Amino acid sequence: MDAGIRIKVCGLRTAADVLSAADAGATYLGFNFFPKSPRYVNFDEAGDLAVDVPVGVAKVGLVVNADNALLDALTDRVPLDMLQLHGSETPERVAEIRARYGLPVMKVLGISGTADMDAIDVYSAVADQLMLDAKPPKDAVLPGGNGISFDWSLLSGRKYWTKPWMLAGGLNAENVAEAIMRTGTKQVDVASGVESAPGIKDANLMKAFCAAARSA
Ligand SMILES: O=C(O)c1ccccc1NCC(=O)[C@H](O)[C@H](O)COP(=O)(O)O
Repeated sequence: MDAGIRIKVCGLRTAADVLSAADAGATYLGFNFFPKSPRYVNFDEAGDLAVDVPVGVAKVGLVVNADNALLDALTDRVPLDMLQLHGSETPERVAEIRARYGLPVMKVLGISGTADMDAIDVYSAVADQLMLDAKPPKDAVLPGGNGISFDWSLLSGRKYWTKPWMLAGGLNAENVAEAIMRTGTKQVDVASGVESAPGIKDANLMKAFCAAARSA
């Protein structure tokens, strides 16, 4: 039986955001530990938010090229269900993090053309899941959360991939159903597409996004 689309809302900063996202039907909630992000939360804030996450909804910790000192502190203080690696982590580093922390790891791959697709097989060997996100523009401050899409047709002729994957990049309530239909993805991720301003989640937009994703 098809379990339906799985939705990750990324960059939650308040208890109200957490409850709204969970009520809307998100299956993963992302907490962002990249200090330059408008969606950043510190470990104490994330630890408090984690308490409000309903059972059955996964708490995902997003880090960018994090070293062991940061990950030791993070995993000590925040009860995470998954780590999202959103930097330039090598396959060896992904494997090391997975073994050291005993948590499922989702590796993010930036996609802008066919040459980027080769990384999918390489990282499938070491990660539990992949996120295929738009590659950030060269002058971008943030490696993710930029509200830009990549060419979904790059995924249309894909061969069988061995690991679950999630589509990200510029998704919103208006385009998510089309994105699901065109790519065949079973999982979608959104950050800026459900915000009224950078880092400010909007309950109505989260509701509309989840409803549109489920309608596909
Ligand atoms: O969202 C951020 O601020 C961010 C900063 C640094 C690394 C990653 C970041 N976001 C990661 C995500 O999982 C986003 O949801 C994903 O890139 C899609 O973002 P958007 O295009 O805004 O929906």
